Formats: sequence, structure tokens, C-alpha cells
Amino acid sequence: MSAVSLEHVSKIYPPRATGWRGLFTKPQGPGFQALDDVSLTIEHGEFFGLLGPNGAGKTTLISVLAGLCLASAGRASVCGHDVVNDYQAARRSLGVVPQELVYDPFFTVRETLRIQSGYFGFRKNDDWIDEILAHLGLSDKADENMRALSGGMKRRVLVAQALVHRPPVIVLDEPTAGVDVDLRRSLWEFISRLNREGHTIMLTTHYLEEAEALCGRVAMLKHGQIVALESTEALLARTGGSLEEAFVQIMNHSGTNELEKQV
Ligand SMILES: Nc1ncnc2c1ncn2[C@@H]1O[C@H](COP(=O)(O)OP(=O)(O)OP(=O)(O)O)[C@@H](O)[C@H]1O
Repeated sequence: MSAVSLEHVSKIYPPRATGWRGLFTKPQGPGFQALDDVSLTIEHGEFFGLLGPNGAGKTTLISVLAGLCLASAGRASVCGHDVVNDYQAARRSLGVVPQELVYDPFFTVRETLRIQSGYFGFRKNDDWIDEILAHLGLSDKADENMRALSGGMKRRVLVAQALVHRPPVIVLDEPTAGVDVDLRRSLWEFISRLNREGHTIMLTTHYLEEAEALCGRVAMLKHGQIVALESTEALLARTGGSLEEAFVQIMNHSGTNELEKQV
């Protein structure tokens, strides 16, 4: 049983209503294909990078895994639990750090984490909450109101929120966007430790030097299709440079119909 499995997953967003006519008529048109027949398996304990330019479909793929949007075709599972038919177990197996800074401005950091623990049925979770806070440099912010935190601090809380239920699989959607060097370092130390302890990590980032240093295997998405899927080492050996150079090479020179060759 794999940590994450996607079998022929496609996602077509329905056409959006435009203008005032959209209020009265059903939007017409083909919709937008964000994922196109994506198949991918991530084994337990892997540190996996999901890379691609803006709009490639990374967040859509994560949303399918987290049950936030339904795939139009195909099947996805987390730790063997189907994200549709067995969604509660799938959701419990997954901790997602979202890209957007979403938070409730009425609660303190500790209250936020206690509430999140409650969603997963953890009542007395303060020992683990304190440990997470310490590792993310948030101990002195525990009793501060969420709205009083800086953007980088809010992002740390989002990371903490994803970890409160000790999920075996952790998905980080651009966790270091807009955070300082200090947090990056402490965040990666903490995430690497969780990975060493057996957690599976799936990371999306535009900082390719971070992906190169951390990820044992990477997938590259382009227009919703996988255009590269291999170990970081093999990819670098094949393309003969850094991950950034490999990324530019693959994105500029591989049409999506070259897929079969590379996957
Ligand atoms: N709810 C939606 N309705 C319609 N189209 C959408 C919706 N969500 C995303 N899209 C489109 O699907 C495509 C893939 O978006 P997605 O957010 O998955 O890309 P991404 O790879 O995560 O990009 P980024 O690196 O910018 O975060 C984009 O063209 C986006 O505009």
C-alpha cells in the first residue's frame, strides 16, 4: 500500500459564468482541463517534489488528494484510503499546508491549534502542540491573536495546523513563499526530521534549490500532465546540471506529447 496513489486522474473545471447573463443561464463551453490523466505513486517515507510553472495543476492535484475538489476521472488514495469512498480515513492520513494564508482572526495561536486538533478527535493534545510550536519558533506567540502575527508567522501556524493530528503524509503547497531565511531553515530541519521519523512528504515549491536539496524524487507537471518523473539524482545526471537547469530544459523543450518517453 503506497502513501499516495493517483491513477489516471483528470480534472476539468466547469466553465465559469461571465457577465450578467451568467446569472440566468448555465455557463456554456468545454471547461478547463487542469489535470490530464495523471498517474503517480509515492511510497511511504519518500520526500517527493511536485514541480511545475504557475497554473500547471499542482494545487489542483493536492486538492483532489485532500478531498477539496472531485476528480473528473480516475482514482486517488492516501495510505490506501480512497479519497472519495473512504474520505474520512484519507483525510486523517493527510496534513496539508495550504498556499493561501487562511486563518480565523478571532483566535490565538494555541486556540487555533486546539480547535484543529478537535476536528480530528484529539482532546488533550497540548504536549504535541507545544513541541510543534517550539520547532516552528512559535512558543512565544502561543497566546497571541492570529491577526496580530506577521505573514511569515501566520504561515508557521499553517504548518503547525497541518501537523496537529500527526498525519503520516504531509503535503506542503509552497510553504516557504514569503518567509525569511530563519524560518526556512528551521522549517526544513523540522520537516526533514519528520521525514526521517517515517512521515511521507510531498512538497510543491518554486524554489528549486530547496527541492534539489530535499527531494529524493520529483515529478514535473506541465499543462496538467506529468512530463518528468524520476529520482532527483537520475534527473540531474540525465540533464547534466542543477534542478533549475533541468526544469527549464524540460519545460522549454518537452511538448506534452513527449510524455511517454520521459515518464
Ligand atoms: N476553481 C477553479 N475553476 C476554474 N479554473 C481553475 C480553478 N482552480 C484552478 N483553476 C485553473 O486550473 C489551472 C491549474 O491551477 P492550479 O492552482 O492547480 O495550478 P498550480 O500549478 O498550483 O499553480 P501555482 O504555481 O500558480 O500555484 C490554472 O489555469 C487555474 O486557473
